[in-house]
Amino acid sequence: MKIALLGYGKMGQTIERVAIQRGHDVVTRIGRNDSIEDIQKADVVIEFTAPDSAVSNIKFCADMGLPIVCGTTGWNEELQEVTDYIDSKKGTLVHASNFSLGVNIFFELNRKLAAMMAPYQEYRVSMEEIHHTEKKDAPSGTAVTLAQGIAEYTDLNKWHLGTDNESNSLPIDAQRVKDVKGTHSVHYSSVIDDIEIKHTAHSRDGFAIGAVIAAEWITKHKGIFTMKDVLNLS
Ligand SMILES: NC(=O)C1=CN([C@@H]2O[C@H](COP(=O)(O)OP(=O)(O)OC[C@H]3O[C@@H](n4cnc5c(N)ncnc54)[C@H](OP(=O)(O)O)[C@@H]3O)[C@@H](O)[C@H]2O)C=CC1
Ligand SMILES: O=C(O)C1=N[C@H](C(=O)O)C[C@H](O)C1
Repeated sequence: MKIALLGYGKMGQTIERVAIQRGHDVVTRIGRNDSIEDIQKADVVIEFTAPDSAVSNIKFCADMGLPIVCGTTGWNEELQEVTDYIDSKKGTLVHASNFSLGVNIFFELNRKLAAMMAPYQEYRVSMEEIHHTEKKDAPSGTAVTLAQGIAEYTDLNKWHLGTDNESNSLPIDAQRVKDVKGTHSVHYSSVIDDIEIKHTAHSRDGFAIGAVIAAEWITKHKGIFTMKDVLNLS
């Protein structure tokens, strides 16, 4: 498969290594100052850039008729606009706040735990995410997806940054610490005890392997998907 890397930073470079290991050709690597036109050499585009670039990049790929895997976070508010655009172009997109198998299992665990905890009002739920200091968005996209999972089973229909409790809002403590690849934990706390689930990424390889698997999968599908569809998780 011929892959175009849109964004050649920490993730783009990790994806290149993984893609080559899986027998693919990386035909172009596009940075912020490079011409995007070069993506037309590819069968599929993998986009990991920055929150302010993702939407226009996705639209450009849809205009070119190229399937795109997008891992960039921080553009949730534009998801509906992007969905409408891709639909109108009959385009193909896989987007996910986190492409690792471990986190996608963690997403399911989080939803199941939220369902189990829902009747027990004595527990307060909160979240913590820790990432490297270069990260541009807060909270992380993964934390937002976890918050959406909890919102399905509770009246916590929004989130806020910090540790203070606010009504109908989930506190997310976003910490930035040098070199941390991505740690997420969900805590349920009562006077009697605490319950915690946690995922710790040891490297970026899990995100990159997931993105390449999504690129392989997307060439055989048409429409808009998330990693849950790719992994066929229930
Ligand atoms: N979904 C997932 O599984 C994961 C998602 N991410 C997300 O992916 C994104 C990228 O992460 P990461 O690789 O660590 O970040 P980096 O900053 O290391 O790399 C991003 C690269 O994209 C470049 N870039 C920015 N805008 C454009 C553009 N318009 N066209 C081409 N290149 C551009 C940047 O250039 P410059 O430096 O010049 O700005 C930079 O080199 C983030 O949003 C992050 O949250 C990260 C890991 C996993
Ligand atoms: O910026 C990162 O590094 C990461 N971003 C994603 C997010 O915002 O959730 C995924 C992962 O945690 C690493």
